[in-house]
Amino acid sequence: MIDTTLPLTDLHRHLDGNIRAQTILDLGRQFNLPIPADSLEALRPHVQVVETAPDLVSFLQKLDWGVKVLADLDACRRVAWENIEDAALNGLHYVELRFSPGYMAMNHNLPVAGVVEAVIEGVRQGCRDFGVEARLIGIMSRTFGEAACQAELEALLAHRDSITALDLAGDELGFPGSLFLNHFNRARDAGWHITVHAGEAAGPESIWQAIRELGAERIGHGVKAVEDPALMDFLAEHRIGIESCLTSNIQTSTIASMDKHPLMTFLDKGVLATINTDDPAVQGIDIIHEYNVAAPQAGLSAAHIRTAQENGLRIAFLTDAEKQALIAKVRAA
Ligand SMILES: O=c1[nH]cnc2c1ncn2[C@@H]1O[C@H](CO)[C@@H](O)[C@H]1O
Ligand SMILES: [Zn+2]
Repeated sequence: MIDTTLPLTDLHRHLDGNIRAQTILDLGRQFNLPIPADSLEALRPHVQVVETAPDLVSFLQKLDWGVKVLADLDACRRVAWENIEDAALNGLHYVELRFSPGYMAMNHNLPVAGVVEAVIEGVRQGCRDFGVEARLIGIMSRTFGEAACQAELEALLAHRDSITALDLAGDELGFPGSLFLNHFNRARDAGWHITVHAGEAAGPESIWQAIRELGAERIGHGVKAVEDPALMDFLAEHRIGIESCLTSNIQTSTIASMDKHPLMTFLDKGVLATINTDDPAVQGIDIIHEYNVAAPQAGLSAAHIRTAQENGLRIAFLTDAEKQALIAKVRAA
């Protein structure tokens, strides 16, 4: 039920949560690393969620093998380029790819700013090769604390013109947004957009904090907003976008079953909510599955799904002129 006459977007997609199992095998062999299996079949349960994780932090461990094989900057460039190929294969016209350069760098002590540069180059080359439009969102992985996030921020700022926005991801319960006020002040000074993972593991207060103290214009997940009517009104009135990731929310045990997902409620209340993947390779899904299977399971009608698709362009970190150009490009294709 994707409308092929409209731009198809994915605004919440972790580049480092979307490293192909085949690439993990290839890089493991290339660098002679002790990966846990030597066939795709046997590797899959190590790198992909095969059953619901008990909580967010357990889910996130599944991303670790993908970054353990990033032993040099070429490997980073490769996975960035493959992310654009994957987007093209899924019919995506526009993707905002987010990545945590410190998380990608940490296993092999890569230079963090070098990782940022390699990702920029891989994405740029991919966009040329596959005709996809992309923007990059820098992530600070809160799980590793304020100092590590500071190092990620510096590395991203070294390439500020190629980065569109800043995000905070990882362990929301253990590392609340209040630890990162200075980081986000600097990001806003750099002229970046702001999106924050909030209301996924923690409650609505985490979403209020992201908006009021970190300057979030969009919220990643935001599932718990539905518990706070005043927040729902605020999101709608101030056009704060919600980046919903349906299957992810099941796999992290954020929601108990798809029919309990709040996306339909967001849309009914006029909140600019969208359909996105999160970590497609780790989750074993793609954007087509989220639109065609997960969204109907979450109770969305064809009209809801269309609105969510339109919202993707509405809340994209693009100028109005860039949005118009994207619409025109899709119409002409
Ligand atoms: O669903 C999610 N919620 C919170 N953090 C996430 C999610 N998926 C990935 N990451 C985090 O993002 C960084 C890599 O881009 C890592 O910190 C990873 O743990
Ligand atoms: Zn995410």
